[in-house]
This record gives sequence, structure tokens and C-alpha cells, in this order.
Amino acid sequence: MEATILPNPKDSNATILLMGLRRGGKSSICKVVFHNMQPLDTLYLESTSKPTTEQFSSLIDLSVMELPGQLNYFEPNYDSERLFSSVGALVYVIDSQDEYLNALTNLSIIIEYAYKVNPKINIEVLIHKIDGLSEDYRIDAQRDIMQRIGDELLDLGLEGVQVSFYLTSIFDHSIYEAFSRIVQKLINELPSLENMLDNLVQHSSIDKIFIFDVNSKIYVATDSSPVDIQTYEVCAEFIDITIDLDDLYIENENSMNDSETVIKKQELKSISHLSNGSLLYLKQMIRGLALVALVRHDENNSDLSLDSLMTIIDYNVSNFKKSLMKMWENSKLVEQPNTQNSELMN
Ligand SMILES: Nc1nc2c(ncn2[C@@H]2O[C@H](COP(=O)(O)OP(=O)(O)OP(=O)(O)O)[C@@H](O)[C@H]2O)c(=O)[nH]1
Repeated sequence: MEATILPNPKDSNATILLMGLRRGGKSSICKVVFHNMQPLDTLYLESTSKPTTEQFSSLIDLSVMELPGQLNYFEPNYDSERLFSSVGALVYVIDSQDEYLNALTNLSIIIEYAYKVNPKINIEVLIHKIDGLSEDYRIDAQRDIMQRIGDELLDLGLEGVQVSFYLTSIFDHSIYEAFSRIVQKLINELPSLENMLDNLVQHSSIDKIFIFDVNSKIYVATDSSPVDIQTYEVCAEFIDITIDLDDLYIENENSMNDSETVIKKQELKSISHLSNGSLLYLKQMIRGLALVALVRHDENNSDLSLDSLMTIIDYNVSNFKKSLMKMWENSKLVEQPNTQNSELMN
């Protein structure tokens, strides 16, 4: 019998385990969030048979490990103890369009085990595929699931365990919102980062600001004002538009200079004027991150001209970027004392 086939997560809290019964939607979530797959194309995904891992970077290197629903992790040949003891979050996907009682029993068994080997683990439950449910039914399903999990944990003597619930679907931005909040809990520097963003908002006429992982559109931090999903959508889409335009520019430049195929990699920056007078502002940060802000500017009611406002924002944002670099260097020193010289910033 094979001793262990589970991947070995790095010994840090930066791994997120994605679990749930078969056909719950785990692979679809990974494909849509990390590989830009169109949600409808997930209809044809085959059932996953082996654990798979997605890597992405924020202030720390994070990975999401999907464990197929068809495996039983409590068989003796899986080294589940090592696996659970070294992850930061357990994300359990429940198919809300299906009969979910079996999933709840499975989840309680997993929580009991995970909590025993790793009491610091964050337990996150996605009540998934809510696009097929009416507004009323969503609330009822959420209440029912929360109640039943609460009862099961009480029976197991685990009433103190914190479980967070999110209503999600791959057909809208709810899955990005949920992953953003899950990832943020794993970033130790989050309070300082939020403070810095609040400062930036206050001093730059900014309404809302996000630090995005450009590839997945997960936001690893935002200022402390509430997140409005429409603002999130506009800011996330602005990243794609900016990158598309940037690629177009590089392609044109290449076709003009066929002999010189060296591409000057400049820091990405983009500004767009919206019809309501606001502005979208994007600037590349470090490690695949970008800052996107919604800036309010009313030429008639402001003492500042647009040019002066842009100068202030540019100055404040570049100071923010310097602090972000310092923060990342410090966090690297704490996390990986032996490798600080071998890593390169991109
Ligand atoms: N309506 C709806 N369908 C979804 C959603 N997410 C996933 N699905 C569908 O659910 C089905 C199963 O999805 P998978 O991603 O293969 O499920 P899985 O959990 O990875 O399954 P295993 O690999 O067997 O463990 C697919 O047909 C998806 O299109 C969602 O948010 N809404």
C-alpha cells in the first residue's frame, strides 16, 4: 500500500485547503478564479481524482490545494495529520442546489479532526451555487446550514470553534469576495496595510482603494470603508482593460521593431475618466499586485485642478509602494530567515 500521496504543503500557514463532496464546485472555483475560465465552460470539467495546487502571491506566497471529493482522507494511508497541521484555512464547499445533509455530516467530521490537530486553523464554509436559488431561499439555506453545523459542533463538544459562512457562485463576483476575505485573514500585516490605505484615502480624494492580485482579482487588502460589489467589479475589470491595452501596445511596438525584440518592461499605470466625473487610477505594485482606486473629482467644486490632484496621488501612491516593499522585505525576514538574499522582487 502506498504510504502517502498527499502533497506536502510548505510548513507555513499560507496554504488553503479546498474540500467538499464530489461535484460541489471545487475545480470550477479554481479554474474560474485562478485560470480565468468562463463559468459556463466548467460544465464540462471532469471529476478530479488527484489533489492539485494553485500558487499565487500577495504579501506572502499563498497556495490553494484542492482535495478531490472522491478521496477519503481518514484512511490510514493518507498522512492527514501532517496535512491539516500545516495549513492556514480549510475551505469547505457545500452545493446549495443539492441535498446537503451528507455534506454537513462530512464537514463536522473534518472540523473535529482539523481542529484537534490544528486549533488555529480558520474554518470557512462556502454555501455554493447560490445563483440557482431565489433570494428568500438563499437566506433560508444559510440559516439552516449554520444551525445544523452549530448543533453538530455542540454534540461534538466543539461549540467554541469559529466557522465563517459565505454565499457564493462562480457566475458573479461573490466567489472573489469570499476568497478575498479568506486570504486576508492569513496576512499578518493586514492591520498595518489597512491603516496605510486609510491614510492614502484621506489624503488623496480617494473614495475606495483595493490592492489586487492581478491574476486572480482577489483583493488582498482594501481601506476600512465597506466594499460595494459594483465598485469592486469596476475596479477588477479596469485591471483587465489596462493589461489588454498594455499587451496591444507591446505587440505594436514589437511589429515595428522586428529586429529588436527586447521589450522594455515598464511599471504599469493607467487612468480613466468615468462619465460621472470620477476617475479610475491603477498602478502596479510589487509581486503581481496592483493598486486600483476610485478617485472623486469635481472640477467645479474643488480647489484643486485635476493635474494637481494627480500629482498628489502619484506622490502618495509611490510612498505607499515604498512602504509596501519594506513591509514585504520585513515579512520575508520573519518567515524565511535563510532565504532573504535569494529571492527577487518582480
Ligand atoms: N449553477 C452553478 N453551477 C456550478 C457552480 N460552480 C460549479 N458548478 C457546476 O458544478 C459541477 C461540478 O463542478 P466541479 O468543479 O467539477 O466539482 P468538484 O467539487 O471539483 O467535483 P470533484 O472533482 O468530483 O470533487 C460543474 O458542472 C460546474 O459547472 C456555481 O457557482 N453555480
